Amino acid sequence: MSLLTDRNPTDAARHDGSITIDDVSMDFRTRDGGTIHALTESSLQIPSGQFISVLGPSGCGKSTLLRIIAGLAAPTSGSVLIGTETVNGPSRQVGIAFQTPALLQWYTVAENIGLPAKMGKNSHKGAVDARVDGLLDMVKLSGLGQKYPRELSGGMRQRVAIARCLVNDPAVILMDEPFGALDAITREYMHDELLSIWQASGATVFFITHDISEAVYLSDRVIVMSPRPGRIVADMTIGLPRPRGEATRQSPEFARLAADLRQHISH
Ligand SMILES: Nc1ncnc2c1ncn2[C@@H]1O[C@H](COP(=O)(O)OP(=O)(O)OP(=O)(O)O)[C@@H](O)[C@H]1O
Repeated sequence: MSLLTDRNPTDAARHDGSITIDDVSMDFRTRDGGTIHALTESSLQIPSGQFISVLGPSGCGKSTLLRIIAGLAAPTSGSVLIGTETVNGPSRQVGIAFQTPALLQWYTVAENIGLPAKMGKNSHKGAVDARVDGLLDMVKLSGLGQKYPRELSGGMRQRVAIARCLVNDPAVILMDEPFGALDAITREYMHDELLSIWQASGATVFFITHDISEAVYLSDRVIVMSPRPGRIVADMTIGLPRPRGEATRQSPEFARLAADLRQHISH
């Protein structure tokens, strides 16, 4: 029985991870009464199970878009659907990982991973514990469940955060520069970890990064946003074969795709 495919077949609709972003704009009021146009008229259709990355200059509204998909912020206009359901608040179908793992220091690794599941109404402690064990295995931290976050390296902490965002078996995984704080070697290792987790889960991944190579290596598709107010200025399919590995990074096609994307990014 696969950990991440152990789904109730009657819950098929719950697990439709397609994302429809329909004409979304977002304005923020500033303290001096002004307005910041963070996002403008953005539309995007993301099929279930796709790995999509978002590139764009600082402040162009990437995190704002992620927070709207997560149901953590309501757009000024437009709407977002996950599957056929309009997003109007946080949902267990969505897992989120941020650049800083934001783990609770006084909880063990296992308690941190299980937390989102235990906050659910129908959580069963035994089932959550079994799932946490499976996730520890998946992110290669078996045996470390009783450690505290301060006892782990940065890469290990980020793996705990990834395991935590998977605990509810989400149909959609939102990641906001999750590897931005890691050194280059750990980062490459985490890329391969994430790809195998994604492939096992079947989830849709929406991944924000500033790193063009990271976007090309991981994704099926990369979109580029304009400087603020953010809108989508490029939408590129990454047809590089999978599984990806060192040969992918060395291939001429990889270099060509990265160069194409670079041309679309303005600073
Ligand atoms: N809650 C808020 N109140 C006011 N302004 C905000 C708020 N959240 C974001 N902004 C502004 O909206 C714009 C877009 O911010 P956002 O964080 O989405 O950009 P980003 O592309 O994720 O940036 P970065 O790449 O630097 O993380 C920025 O100008 C930011 O200052």
